[in-house]
Amino acid sequence: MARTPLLMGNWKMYKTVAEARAFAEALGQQSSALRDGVEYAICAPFTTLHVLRVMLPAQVKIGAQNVYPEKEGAYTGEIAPVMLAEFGTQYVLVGHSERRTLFGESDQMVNHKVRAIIENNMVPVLCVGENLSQKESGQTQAIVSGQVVQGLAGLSASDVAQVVIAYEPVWAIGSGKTATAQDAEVVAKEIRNLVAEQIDASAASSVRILYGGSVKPNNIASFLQQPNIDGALVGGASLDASSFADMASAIGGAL
Ligand SMILES: O=C(CO)COP(=O)(O)O
Repeated sequence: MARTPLLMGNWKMYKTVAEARAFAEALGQQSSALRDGVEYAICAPFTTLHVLRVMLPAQVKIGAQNVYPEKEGAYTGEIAPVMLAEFGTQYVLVGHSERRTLFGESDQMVNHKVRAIIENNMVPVLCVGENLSQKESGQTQAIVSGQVVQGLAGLSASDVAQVVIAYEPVWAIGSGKTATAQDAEVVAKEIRNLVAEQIDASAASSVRILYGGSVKPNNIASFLQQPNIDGALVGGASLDASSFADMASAIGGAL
């Protein structure tokens, strides 16, 4: 089944409102790079979501990088799913390796977040991936499978069909090292097979799988050309509007 390609930026803890506005203006001037039939999104700091929603080209959706899985309550410092949904947020990153390692986000918490995001009609982007020592000891498949199965636990097949899964090998994030497109494809295919076996075949053919980890304008096409990779989750190279537009063009050229 045809899956819509997705180019997603993850700005992490970068950009003030003024910088986000400048990005949106610059991308607006290069919006001819954005094609029909491809989805674009930027997962940005909460404080910049408003200016991005107002100023980004209409094809580029906004996403958040975190959420707390309760309706409301005494959770100082947290943001509820309904607050993000009301705001026009379409995607929410969950389980990014930086949150798992720096903030102790467990698979159980990741699963709570995934379910809360879906209940509020947004799309969770479930991030999974092995670290270097796990890769070197041959545990990639076991680690990734465990994160996928636990992250999606309790979801219906139709919910799983809407989810985006981002395979981001931890050793490739911000390091300038990428998995080869072929290696990333092997893992993406394993994820799709796992969803088919454990959840549902039709959900497996619908779920979108992104690659992330040092994706740049000059390597993005090689990932998008893989049959089981439906897009990219990009950190550093998504911070510059020209680079974002160059990646959009490269995806257009690879389709
Ligand atoms: O963590 C990432 C996206 O979520 C990847 O970051 P880089 O593209 O900077 O390696």
